[in-house]
Amino acid sequence: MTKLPCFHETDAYRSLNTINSPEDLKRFKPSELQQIADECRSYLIDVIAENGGHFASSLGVVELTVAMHYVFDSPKDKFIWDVGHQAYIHKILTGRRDLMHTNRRFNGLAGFPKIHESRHDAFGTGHASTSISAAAGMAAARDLEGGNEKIIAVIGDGSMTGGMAFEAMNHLGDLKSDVLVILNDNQMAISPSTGGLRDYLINISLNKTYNKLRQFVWNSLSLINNDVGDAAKTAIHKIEDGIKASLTPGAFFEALGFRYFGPIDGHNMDQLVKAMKEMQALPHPKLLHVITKKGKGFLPAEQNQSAWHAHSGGFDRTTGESLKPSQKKSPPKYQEIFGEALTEIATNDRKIVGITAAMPSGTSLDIFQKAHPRRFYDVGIAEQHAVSFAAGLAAHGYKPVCAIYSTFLQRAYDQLIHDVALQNQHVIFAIDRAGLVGEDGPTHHGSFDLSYLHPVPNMVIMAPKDGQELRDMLYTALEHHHGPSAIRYPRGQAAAMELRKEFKAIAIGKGEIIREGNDIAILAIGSMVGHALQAAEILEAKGIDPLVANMRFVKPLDTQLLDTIASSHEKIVVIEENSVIGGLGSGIGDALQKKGMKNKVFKIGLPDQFVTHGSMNELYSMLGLDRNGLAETVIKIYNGSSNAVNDSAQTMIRTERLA
Ligand SMILES: Cc1ncc(C[n+]2csc(CCOP(=O)(O)OP(=O)(O)O)c2C)c(N)n1
Ligand SMILES: CC(=O)[C@@H](O)[C@H](O)COP(=O)(O)O
Ligand SMILES: [Mg+2]
Repeated sequence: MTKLPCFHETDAYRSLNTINSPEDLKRFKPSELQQIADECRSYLIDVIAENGGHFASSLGVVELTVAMHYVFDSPKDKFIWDVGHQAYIHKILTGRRDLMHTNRRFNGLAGFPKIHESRHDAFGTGHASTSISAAAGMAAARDLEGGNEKIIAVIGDGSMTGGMAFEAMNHLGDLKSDVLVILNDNQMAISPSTGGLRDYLINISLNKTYNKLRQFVWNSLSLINNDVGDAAKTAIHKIEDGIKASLTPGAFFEALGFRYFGPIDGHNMDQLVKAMKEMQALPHPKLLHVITKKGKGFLPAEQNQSAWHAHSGGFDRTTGESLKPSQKKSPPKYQEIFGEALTEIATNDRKIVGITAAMPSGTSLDIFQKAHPRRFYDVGIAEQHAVSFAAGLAAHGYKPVCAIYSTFLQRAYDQLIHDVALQNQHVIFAIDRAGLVGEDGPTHHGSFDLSYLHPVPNMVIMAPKDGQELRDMLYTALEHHHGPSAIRYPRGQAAAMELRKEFKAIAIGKGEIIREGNDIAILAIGSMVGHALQAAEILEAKGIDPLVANMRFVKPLDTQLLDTIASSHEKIVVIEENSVIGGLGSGIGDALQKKGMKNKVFKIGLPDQFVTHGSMNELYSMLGLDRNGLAETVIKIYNGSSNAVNDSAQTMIRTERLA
């Protein structure tokens, strides 16, 4: 990656511009740290105002990050940032300041910590609730090796709602290893936090009696580290334990085997540095509860934390007002079409409920929430629970719709199989962000859902080619099918079209030919149907006459349509925005083989590699999934000049482009 000159070499960053590593930061006096934090915050605002990216969460951890890098010793000490969307200040302080304007761009910095990007990124993240498990693993390895590095996981209150966080704390209680968990409590996930944990943490912060006693114990503990003898230490610990046992709201964490400290003000540098120094000396699992404000220091973000969770950039750094020319009305997003269709269908069917795992706005399930609040559930960042919860509702006669991003549904695979499919429950999976997602990159691309759903018995798997089909598929899944089904659709806008008000059922397992042609057959699904049609125009101009089919279903596969096409077209090209392994192409190959058909099947899709981040256009073009790339590949196949006689060779074509 080319290092570009700093585009913020102004006097406003006179301290920050001298910091190219945590060692540089350590040269400052404690009294100067707030100045550094202020510069970091200002720099972050500049970067996001220009380039966009995750925003409010990093603003909230500016002081915390500066204090961590001041007290601890990265990269020897390991920082694990849960989700990692709040790690921008960490990147700024660890030698990547001048590259921040490339953040999330093709060939630029990744939007999340990335193990191969910097030795300061101890662990890659993107999905929530993994940090404490990773910290526990690192601590176990360190203990086996007899090392002494410190391991610190920073986890938000939203990510703390994920079951994995509790599994890890429970285990750490057993391991008794030296791990510091910093719980960054801002009472927000992307939307306001939900659930009992939220109330519990609020109660801790509000408990004045506890706070007074805590101060007493805190002072006593400071004494311990200084000049009191062992007997006094034990006595004070006993007093502290006694008080905590009867009064401490943090008793929940203590019961899991953690020492609980806090809550402290996460914007007070002195308190943070003091607390972290004290934590450094404690050799067991401990949790430091830090209260912060999401969006801190940028008023529009403080006032509308959800909206400023992430921003596409192009706003005034003081007012937050958009500097982009106002756009003419754009076509609706798939998400909005989904949210509205579900709301409409549910108006006439009181058995329909909507479930999200902390993504009400991203999935547009908030449209349903407004219309049917009693039938809306935000379960927190808990996809596994969301799916089994849906199975429970279905077992009781309800029709739950789980709206979950493809990448996040990966972690609920067993629940989908064991609780839903095995029992043939009528649960609908609205699989959002299926296919590439652009700037979030490999942690968030929905590359695998067709492959991981395909082998699951009882599942109906479909993907709409446009907004109308999404509406009709949702209606079909809810009102004309009894059993589990999945509808996968991409991030962003659907093609502009007038949407029919009334719903029409689609025959389960039926595709359609949308362009007749004699020379070669292109079988596409979902987002790739439009691309295939565009490629067909190019092919036609070059004298090749392709048939294009919209397969609609991966399962059940339209074998009748396939037979018809296979009997008249020797070469069949399958295009899907999913891994080339295990999806529609595999299904078609298997079906033809089963019938003893000798057609040549060419699979085009996502390569057997993790796809990097960048704009959708850049990624499509890199992978040959845009109209030109597809046309080029089909021409090679048609002419027989491609080696692509099977999927692995086809994958090689993609691989060459990636390198
Ligand atoms: C498994 C998983 N589900 C959902 C998300 C989407 N997501 C990203 S950040 C976020 C909210 C995180 O809240 P919190 O940990 O409190 O951090 P904050 O944004 O408040 O700083 C969510 C739901 C995710 N990254 N991973
Ligand atoms: C960090 C995270 O997981 C989310 O903030 C994600 O980036 C949202 O993606 P969308 O913008 O596609 O909703
Ligand atoms: Mg939070």
